[in-house]
Amino acid sequence: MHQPPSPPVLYSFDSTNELTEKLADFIVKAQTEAVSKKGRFTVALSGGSLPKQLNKLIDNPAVKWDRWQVFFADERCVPLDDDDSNYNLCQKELFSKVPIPEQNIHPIDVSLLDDLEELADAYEKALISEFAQKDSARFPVFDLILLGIGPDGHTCSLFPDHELLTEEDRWVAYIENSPKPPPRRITLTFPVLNHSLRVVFVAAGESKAEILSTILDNPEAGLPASRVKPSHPGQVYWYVDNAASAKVKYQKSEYRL
Ligand SMILES: O=C(O)[C@H](O)[C@@H](O)[C@H](O)[C@H](O)COP(=O)(O)O
Repeated sequence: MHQPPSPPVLYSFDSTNELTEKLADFIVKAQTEAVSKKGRFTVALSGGSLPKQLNKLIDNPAVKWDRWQVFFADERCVPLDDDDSNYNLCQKELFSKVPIPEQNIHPIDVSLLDDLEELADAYEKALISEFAQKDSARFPVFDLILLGIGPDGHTCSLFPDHELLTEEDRWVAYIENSPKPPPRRITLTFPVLNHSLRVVFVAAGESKAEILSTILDNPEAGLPASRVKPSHPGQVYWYVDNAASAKVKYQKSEYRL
């Protein structure tokens, strides 16, 4: 029977330290569940401050790095050693500090930087080879997608009023006119976000207060982050600090793992 998407669960913590601890507990729990069911854990990571917020996973003996398959929720189309590369950021903040096998990390194919359509297709093919033979779904079902929010309510590289908001078929799309530099990017699409098992948004600090209130209290405004509504049994979680949630009226949930 068709069930509507569940409302987002909002957890707000006193400090960013507590936020990152609880986020690590959540990720480990999701990983353990996924590995016991399927022997692998499929994750999509973002850039911004997100990779740093994963610091409590480092040196955590419960993390089975060899079972992780890591993709990028969005990526700037730049060389992998460029300061703008999300891969580069994740490499510095996380991958270089943990024993994750290199073949479990899936960066963009930089030999295709001149042709973003091909580059996005190649990334979609990488997803197909990870998901399609193993799961029979029309869209990949990520165990976990970790996202940030921009001050305009964008998430991944899905920007307000952009034509990509109505994409229905592709798994990976490209843009050449991102309103935030760098302009050339690829991104997972809404159908992918909305087929995942868990999406976690992470937001900290008072600079997020206004936009977080719009996203959660006024979803009819249709900001990209408000449109992330995974179909049943998927669930959106917000892991934020009290500074970020200061203006939010949406009901906070009592934290439980
Ligand atoms: O270029 C981008 O699109 C940004 O990097 C963006 O994706 C970032 O993740 C958010 O703006 C959240 O940023 P913070 O995590 O730094 O708050």
